[in-house]
Amino acid sequence: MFAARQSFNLFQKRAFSASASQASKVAVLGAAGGIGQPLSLLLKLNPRVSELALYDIRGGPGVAADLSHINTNSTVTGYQPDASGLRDALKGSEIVLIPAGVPRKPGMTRDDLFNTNASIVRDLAKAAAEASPEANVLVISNPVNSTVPIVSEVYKARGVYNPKRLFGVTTLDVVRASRFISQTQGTNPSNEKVPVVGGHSGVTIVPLLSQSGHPSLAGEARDALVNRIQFGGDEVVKAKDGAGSATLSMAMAGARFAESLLRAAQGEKGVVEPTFVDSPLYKDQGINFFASPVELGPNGVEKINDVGAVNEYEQKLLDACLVDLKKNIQKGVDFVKANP
Ligand SMILES: NC(=O)C1=CN([C@@H]2O[C@H](COP(=O)(O)OP(=O)(O)OC[C@H]3O[C@@H](n4cnc5c(N)ncnc54)[C@H](O)[C@@H]3O)[C@@H](O)[C@H]2O)C=CC1
Ligand SMILES: O=C([O-])CC(=O)C(=O)O
Repeated sequence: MFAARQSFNLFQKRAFSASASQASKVAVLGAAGGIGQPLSLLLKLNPRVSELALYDIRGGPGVAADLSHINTNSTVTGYQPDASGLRDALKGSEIVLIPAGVPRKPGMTRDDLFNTNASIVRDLAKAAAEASPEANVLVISNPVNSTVPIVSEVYKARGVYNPKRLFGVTTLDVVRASRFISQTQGTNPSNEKVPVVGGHSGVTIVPLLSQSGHPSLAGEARDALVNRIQFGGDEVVKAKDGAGSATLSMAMAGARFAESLLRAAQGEKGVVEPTFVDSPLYKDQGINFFASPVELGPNGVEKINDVGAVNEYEQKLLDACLVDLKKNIQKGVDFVKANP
């Protein structure tokens, strides 16, 4: 009896210390939006999240009240732009996801969102640099190729930049690639892995089909698939006809990335996600950020994988990508210099 009680106590202790060491606060900035709401729902369903902080310039408390009735263990709190709302949402966060900002309408490029979203992301980054400088920052707001450098410049100016903790979320590109290739091949998408590197807009999105399970894809079939992956976002923008861009698939992709970071933070090895990070791969060409498969760890970025072997066709795609990417990155850097 005594022995049984002792081992029960030990079990309780272990269970407590396991959950205590895994307490993870996650903040969503822009939580009441098209992406923010389903993303927050998926995070509420994730047992690795212990505290969910939902901030938006409007509607945060309503979304939080709604989600807080779901019978999972995490607490959910909504914050608004009052005296300390943003700071309180950020304080103590392990992960900060930023889907705040305007989405595209038909006929627009992601770069057309720059004028509105650059200052939104800059201001949220300022608040995060102050309140949660050590958090992993996951930037969803477009144009990602420019908004990620904006966050890095804001952090640098405050002396708190840690390149291992800043991520542009490009997960949706590989999610699409795996689905689209499975549709052409009649296969199960969960078995299809297609690396996508570069950035997150148009020709900066570079799918590497030669490294997929279908390396011999060629000709028109290959061109059509590559084009669909590069411009998949446009399909949704067109179908939504003025009501925005991808929200539900993006929420799934963002939740997957956050889950991967939490798994890696909690000690799982070999967690790899594609993401747009401060990267050495093309620095010699003046390109400081690049998306490639990145191994995640307790400190954020653990190891940046290079693009691997590419064929001639893919090299041409990469060359075109680098031209645009360089301009997009510089635009973000220049914006913060001119508008600190
Ligand atoms: N990285 C990616 O793969 C993807 C990125 N996106 C981008 O995500 C962004 C958001 O898209 P949606 O959710 O569809 O837009 P949305 O308009 O539905 O939601 C945006 C939310 O941000 C809020 N917001 C605006 N300014 C804010 C601020 N200063 N602080 C906090 N919240 C603020 C708004 O109140 C709104 O609730 C867009 O820039 C879109 O282009 C969209 C899909 C995929
Ligand atoms: O297309 C857009 O504007 C939104 C986005 O980034 C995507 O769906 O990949």
